[in-house]
Amino acid sequence: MSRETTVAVAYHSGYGHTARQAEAVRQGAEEVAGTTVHLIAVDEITDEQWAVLDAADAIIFGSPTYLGDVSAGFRTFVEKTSGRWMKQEWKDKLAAGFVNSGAKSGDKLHSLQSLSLFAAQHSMTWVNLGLLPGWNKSTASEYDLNRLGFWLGAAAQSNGDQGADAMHKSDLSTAEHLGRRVAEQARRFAV
Ligand SMILES: Cc1cc2nc3c(=O)[nH]c(=O)nc-3n(C[C@H](O)[C@H](O)[C@H](O)COP(=O)(O)O)c2cc1C
Repeated sequence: MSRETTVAVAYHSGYGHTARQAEAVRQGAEEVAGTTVHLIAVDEITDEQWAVLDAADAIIFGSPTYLGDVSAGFRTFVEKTSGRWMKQEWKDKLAAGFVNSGAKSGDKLHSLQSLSLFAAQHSMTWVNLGLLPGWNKSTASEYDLNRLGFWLGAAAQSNGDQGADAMHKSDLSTAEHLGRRVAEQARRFAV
């Protein structure tokens, strides 16, 4: 029997959409037996939560896309990790990412790339989404998993005139999938 593993979901959300997506990631990760999951809003992070990140087997980063990149709230958190970066304290932890935007594309691939670069700078091991694209055939549906067709991480699109309660079912299921996948990978890596 391998030990209990810990997955942290570290996200920023200005208006609640990415927070709901983070909750779906958490739900997916919690489905994997032997996993403890922590949800951390990085703009309100406490010393105890920094300790949770330091001890985690995997950290799943999440951000909305603001002006084509991660939000300033997420970026502030990134810069606060520089002491840990200097000592490479998060080296070899698993990492993954999820992003949200108003437009179907909205340039959110760039936000995901920022998240994966951030993880690379910390020498973390990136876990991709592990899904083929959905909604890309004449017989396909917008309710397919991974309807937005990402590989690097999980993506969501939130209508600008609607709140988080109206988020698309496919995007939430895709977020759950990412949480589950990272938790499963953490179990495989646990020694
Ligand atoms: C300052 C700002 C900049 C934004 N820039 C983009 C953008 O570049 N592309 C896009 O598709 N949506 C953009 N949006 C829309 C947000 O990405 C979208 O509303 C997202 O769901 C917000 O997530 P949140 O509620 O977690 O903050 C922007 C929103 C704000 C407030």
